[in-house]
Amino acid sequence: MTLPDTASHQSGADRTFQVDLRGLVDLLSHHLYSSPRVYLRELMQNAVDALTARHALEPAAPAGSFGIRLYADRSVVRVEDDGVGLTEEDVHTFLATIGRSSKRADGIAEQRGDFIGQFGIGLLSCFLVADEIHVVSRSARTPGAPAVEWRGRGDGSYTVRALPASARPAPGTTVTLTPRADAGEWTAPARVQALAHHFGSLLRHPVTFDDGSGGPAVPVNPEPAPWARTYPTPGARSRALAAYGEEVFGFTPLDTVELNLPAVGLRGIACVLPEAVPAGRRHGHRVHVKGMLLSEQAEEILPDWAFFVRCVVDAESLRPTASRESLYEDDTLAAVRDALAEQLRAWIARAAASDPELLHRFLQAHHLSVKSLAVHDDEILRMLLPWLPFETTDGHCTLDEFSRTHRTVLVTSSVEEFRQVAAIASAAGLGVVNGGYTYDRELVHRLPEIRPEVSVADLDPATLTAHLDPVDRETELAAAAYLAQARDALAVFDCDVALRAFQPASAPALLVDSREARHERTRSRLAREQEGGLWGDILGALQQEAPRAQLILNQLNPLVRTAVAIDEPELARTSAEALYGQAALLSRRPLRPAESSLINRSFLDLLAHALRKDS
Ligand SMILES: Nc1ncnc2c1ncn2[C@@H]1O[C@H](COP(=O)(O)OP(=O)(O)OP(=O)(O)O)[C@@H](O)[C@H]1O
Repeated sequence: MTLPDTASHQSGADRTFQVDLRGLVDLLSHHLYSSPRVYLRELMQNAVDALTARHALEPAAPAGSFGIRLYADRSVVRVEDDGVGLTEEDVHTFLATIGRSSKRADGIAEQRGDFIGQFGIGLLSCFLVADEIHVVSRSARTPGAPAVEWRGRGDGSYTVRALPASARPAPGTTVTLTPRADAGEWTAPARVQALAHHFGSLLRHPVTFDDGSGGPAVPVNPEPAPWARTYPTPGARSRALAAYGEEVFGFTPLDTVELNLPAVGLRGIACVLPEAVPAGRRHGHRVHVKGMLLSEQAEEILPDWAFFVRCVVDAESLRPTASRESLYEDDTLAAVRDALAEQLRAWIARAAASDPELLHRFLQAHHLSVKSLAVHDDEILRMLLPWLPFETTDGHCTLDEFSRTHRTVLVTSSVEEFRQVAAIASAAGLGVVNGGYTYDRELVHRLPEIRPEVSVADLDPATLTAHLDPVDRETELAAAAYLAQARDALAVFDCDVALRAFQPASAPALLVDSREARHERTRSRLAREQEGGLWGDILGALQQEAPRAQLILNQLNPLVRTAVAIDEPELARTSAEALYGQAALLSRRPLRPAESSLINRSFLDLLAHALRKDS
């Protein structure tokens, strides 16, 4: 037995972390990944990296000369490659050293970008489905070296032994797993085949699968990526890309946008969603690196605003994180994100400039999200604002259509103001947009930035009343008594009554009552009620001139003409109340309790009057 080295006990001496191997293996295999199925992805990815290294070693070898063979019967899962292989020394250094990877070893740092793996832990994911990993390998770098066998176990122990060269005549590596009883779900032949297709359908090396039933092995990736194929016509190409998007995402894309960034060897498609997505919901994109599917939930390759697409891309040099569930946020990723965003913008610009039908369908599905985007993104605003739909006095139409007939665009600040004035404003030839929905008013006000010939103004009640024709003095005088009675009846609502002539003649009355005016009246009523108290003082100090609601009676309307001539005071009062109630109902704003009871009362009074007259 050796005595402890006293020097190492001196204070300040360097020591090394101790590692609980079982705990570390458990952590890296069981807790890093979201599903056990990733074991196959990690094995296939190691095989791809080994093929990349072999091609670097033998650059003259034609593409496709080295491949990957998968095998799964009920008792084993095997992944075999014709890659660069390992010597016994490599096995100790890389395979059996957690956290060490040949893919970032000295001397090949400049090749780092060539490989998918880099962390030196991926192989441990095999412990998700098996207790032992069995590897047989032969090095292509050192052809004279014997084949080597390695067995690694979940408790962190391993054995290595050299095998005769005949045990594996050609270079490459075979990894064999004997699945645990509880891992059947992930290792059954059909499942392995499906996973191989899922992860490897875009791989550029030949990959086959054999289920041990004696039949021929089937190709996993028989065709190149859909964007890498050639098609007889552009139409056939876009149909094939759309069909691929549908197969991958399960929806028929509204359109497919081809993505191409030669600088990082990235190609792929963005599928435009056919339906609106709830604001704030982000979609994951499918990211392949060197053909290998690494992540289905990568959000980082597109900016937040690109909520309307889902992408599949295959890149040469994006760096995944250790779990592969997301991408490493570096300068390359930032540049890729900007460049892809540019390509989506170009698609929008193209649709806006030359494909109105596509643009229309796109905006029909996504106009709400596009509006929220345009508020903050000047370029989107510039491209799309004229094409966004709004509710207007000409019906639902785009600002482009609307501003062709209305050089001055008026916009209300609430839905209810729009309801109040729409019919009258349009009869007066005014063009009004409903600015009551989120973002709409703000967006309409920015129209002159793009269409300088158009002016935009808020439509306040004063603007509208200025467009209503006053009646002549004689008519005004004849109606004076009725108007006084009406004002008296409606005083409880702080409502003034006026007589004007306006179209459409079928509208008996217009209630001009902005939300601000109502708030102001509520505030002054509270101030009066609280007079003398603390709140009364505060509310009183805020007092502005309380804007009054205005009931504007239409002198062109036959009913109003009859009403102003009524000489029965009770009936005059009831008719004024009924006109107010009807105008309030038309505005579709919530009624106050006093208004509901007024409508009720006036209706019953009028009914009683009518019945009395008939009897
Ligand atoms: N099929 C293979 N052929 C040759 N070498 C392999 C093979 N599989 C694994 N290795 C060697 O074992 C090392 C460790 O593999 P492991 O999958 O744990 O990590 P990695 O691929 O380097 O990185 P990552 O953790 O990012 O996947 C690799 O760096 C490589 O040197």
